[in-house]
Amino acid sequence: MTQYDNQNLKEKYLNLLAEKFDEEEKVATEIINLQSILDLPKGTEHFVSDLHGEYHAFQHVLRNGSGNVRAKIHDIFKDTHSEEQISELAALVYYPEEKLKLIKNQFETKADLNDWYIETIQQMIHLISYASSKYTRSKLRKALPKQFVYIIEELLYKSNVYNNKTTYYETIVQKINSLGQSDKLITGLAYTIQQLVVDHLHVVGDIYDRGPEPDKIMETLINYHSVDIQWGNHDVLWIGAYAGSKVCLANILRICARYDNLDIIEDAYGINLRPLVNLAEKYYGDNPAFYPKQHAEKKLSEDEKLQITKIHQAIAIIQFKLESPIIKRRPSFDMEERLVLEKVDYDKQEITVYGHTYPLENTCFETINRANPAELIEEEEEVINKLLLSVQESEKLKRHMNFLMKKGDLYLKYNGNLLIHGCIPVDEHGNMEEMEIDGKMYNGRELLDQFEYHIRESFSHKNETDDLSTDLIWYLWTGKYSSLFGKRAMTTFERYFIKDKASHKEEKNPYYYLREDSEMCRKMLEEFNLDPEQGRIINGHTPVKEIDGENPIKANGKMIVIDGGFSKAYQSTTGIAGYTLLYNSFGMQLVAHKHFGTKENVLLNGADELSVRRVVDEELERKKVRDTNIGAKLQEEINMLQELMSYRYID
Ligand SMILES: O=P(O)(O)OC[C@H]1O[C@](O)(COP(=O)(O)O)[C@@H](O)[C@@H]1O
Ligand SMILES: [Mn+2]
Repeated sequence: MTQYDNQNLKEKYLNLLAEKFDEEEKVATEIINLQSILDLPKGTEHFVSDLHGEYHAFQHVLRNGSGNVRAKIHDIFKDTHSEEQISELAALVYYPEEKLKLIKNQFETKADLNDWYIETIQQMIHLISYASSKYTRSKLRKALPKQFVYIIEELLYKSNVYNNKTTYYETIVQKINSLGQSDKLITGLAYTIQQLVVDHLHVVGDIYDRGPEPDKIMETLINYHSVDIQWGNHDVLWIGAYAGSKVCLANILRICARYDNLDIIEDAYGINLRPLVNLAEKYYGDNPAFYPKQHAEKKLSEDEKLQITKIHQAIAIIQFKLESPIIKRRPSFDMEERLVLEKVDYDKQEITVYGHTYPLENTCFETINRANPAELIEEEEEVINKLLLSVQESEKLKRHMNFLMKKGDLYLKYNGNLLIHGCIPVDEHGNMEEMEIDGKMYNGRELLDQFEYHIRESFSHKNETDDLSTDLIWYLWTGKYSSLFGKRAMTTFERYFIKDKASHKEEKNPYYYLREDSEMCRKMLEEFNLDPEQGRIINGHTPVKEIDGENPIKANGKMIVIDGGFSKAYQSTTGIAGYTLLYNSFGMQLVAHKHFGTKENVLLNGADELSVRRVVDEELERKKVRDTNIGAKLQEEINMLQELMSYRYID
């Protein structure tokens, strides 16, 4: 573009802007407004990861802002309230609908209840005013329940107009009460407080798989005021299934069968499993290697268990068959060792992998043609095609996957930090590992950008099922240089059929020990054009085994790993129930969560299931909006407005 074109474009833009800001005073007001926002303290960021379908535990962490709600209540009421009263108020803020019901049952007279309403609304208004002190009025207004904005603003800003606060409050609140609006108001105020306490949420991957309600987590995120997602390997598996990858689809179904979560497929997403069930019933029988994992709360009948066991086998075999042609058509994936069905000696019931021969047990090779093991029988072909059709036609899945694409990325640079679920593939010397894609070699950030490009490419061509982009999504789930998998190979076949645990081991990318080193972390931050002095890497994906003394804060704070195991299935290895991270204007704090019992326990006993906070770092100077990504955007707007001012209004 020539300089002249540039000038032309700019003038067009300024003319457009002038339509909105058609008076000098309007421009000035907006500049002053934006400028003052830059000087406010930065909003609180909340980081979570590896949610794995654990909707209730996630809800709790979200509603209590990883302890931030309680901390704010404590700040204000510590001198006037007992710990018990603080817990009561906290529970009301987290779960207003349920807690209101419980509280209302405790009162014997209407007058007492009335007093409680007045006092509680007053406390909540106080809390809102405290929690919103670092925001502009307009931002606060957006967070208020729409139907009560006027009333709440009266309570917030005009409370001492007559120098008689109590009376003024009382008059308004009495009126609300007599009009029967108190419950609605309290509920609205509670959600406002939740929203004010966390300005922005980052989900560092793995919303899906293992746990029972990923769809509800997605709904929560869709309705959340401000969120971004860094895709995890499990999320990408779901994206792949929806984008047309049959092997990704087989995997998600296999995992749902393994964790006894087929409800997600059938009930939550309305996908018809009947064809798969028929196939499973026809060819498979009982097999202990394929028993579903038992839920603590949900007991399966023997019949149900047997049926899931059969489905589990049917879909696992389809998965192994579907892997083979991809490995063959993509030599650059370098996965020949994973042509497992072709490495089986079907007479001897043995397999030779990575130079070792192992006996096989619990095999279920009923549909395998020894001459061509990867060939799908006609029924399998039909089943997987029907399933894909049904997946791509699910309205709800479509909504959820579109949202994942819209709000998600493979990695994110945010306020100087690098957020990434898995890893940056490196060799044992810390050099970025290279991979060939479409005839070109890529590594580091460029490799990740290529991966992301292909995910989006596949997603926008859902009818293509065997193209490079679609195959690459599966590669991201399981390939050696995948930034999401971070291991050399996935030993799913071995874990089903080989007893010797040595064959199950999945070797991790050297990234996972090199990330302990701060120099290495600096190098990786630089690879992403981030300031190595200021920046940190925030990782999910690998459960931190606090039980074995592992520290989630690594490399002098340059690396923070927040997968503590929301996933119930992994809590015995981690010893806790997940880490979350808070980053406010004063610095970063890591929060370790104890096992999330039940919502009832929180409601009745105020048990917060929270635990220690560890300060990762304290800012020497309080961070302001001007130091953030948003600040940079606002500064650009200010610059533009300033140009408009001289172009249009000042000679
Ligand atoms: O414990 P499961 O559910 O069988 O899953 C094991 C598989 O999950 C993985 O750990 C990937 O999932 P994560 O991203 O949760 O680690 C694979 O490496 C492994 O093969
Ligand atoms: Mn993961």
